[in-house]
Amino acid sequence: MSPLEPFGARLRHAMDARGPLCVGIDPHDSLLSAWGLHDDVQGLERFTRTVVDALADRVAVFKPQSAFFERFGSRGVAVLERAVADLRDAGALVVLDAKRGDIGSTMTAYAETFLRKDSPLFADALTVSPYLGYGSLKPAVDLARDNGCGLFVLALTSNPEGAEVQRAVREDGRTVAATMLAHLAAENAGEAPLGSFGAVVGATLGDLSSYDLDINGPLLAPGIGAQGATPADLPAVFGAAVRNVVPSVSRGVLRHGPDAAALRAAAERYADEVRAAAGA
Ligand SMILES: O=c1ccn([C@@H]2O[C@H](COP(=O)(O)O)[C@@H](O)[C@H]2O)c(=O)[nH]1
Repeated sequence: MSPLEPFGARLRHAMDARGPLCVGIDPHDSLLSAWGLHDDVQGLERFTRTVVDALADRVAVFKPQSAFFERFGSRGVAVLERAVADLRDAGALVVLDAKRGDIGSTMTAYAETFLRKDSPLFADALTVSPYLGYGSLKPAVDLARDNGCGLFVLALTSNPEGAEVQRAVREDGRTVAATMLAHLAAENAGEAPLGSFGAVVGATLGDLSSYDLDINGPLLAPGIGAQGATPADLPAVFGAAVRNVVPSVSRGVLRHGPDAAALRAAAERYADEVRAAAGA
């Protein structure tokens, strides 16, 4: 297998070609029901196939939420494997939202699951939790670097509960989140056009000017749509770092299915709003 270009470079090209929007694939039971599907593996399979067929050739990044596939056991994971492969075959990048994080030795196994090229769940990037200590992620950082993959590290999550941990102030006066951002800036130092080690920073969080978001890496911004943020909020939340933001929408797009044209129109509306916000 030929080596992949680094994830950051592939992401920048994809954002330039298709726009920065990331569509999340979150097959909630309520969405399956709203689409007239059963809450079973057949419903999951139909839902996922519809999203892939409608959007894979036009959206830059997809973020399947692993939890909604894992809840159906091995057959659900098989649906996820197929979706990841089909999305990548269609030229989209896949960020697998599995939020893994563990002691280093176990982290090696997680990294091999998602970032080793011959793994059935090989993805372009993986979401990871640094809350066992940033250093515990080293096996994933190393494998990602070797294989042209990326990581998105939870820094400032979109949910209100995250602040209790992420905004806690350390002995050196920095918040935990600021420390994670600094680690990522160090990983990405000197990379061009964009580093491969990104942060998850919620679009719901309002003014973040007290944080240095200039990590020379991508900022995955969930929280748009169902959680209340809009693309118009992005410049105020991210400031100059908005150029590196990958705005992520799941239910906000998916609720328009199962009609493929309606899914495409919803994704296009979000893409237009992101473009308008960037130009504002
Ligand atoms: O801080 C975070 C990190 C991850 N997520 C995930 O993104 C989607 C959001 O779905 P919506 O339907 O667009 O609300 C979901 O998979 C979350 O697990 C997040 O929301 N916030």
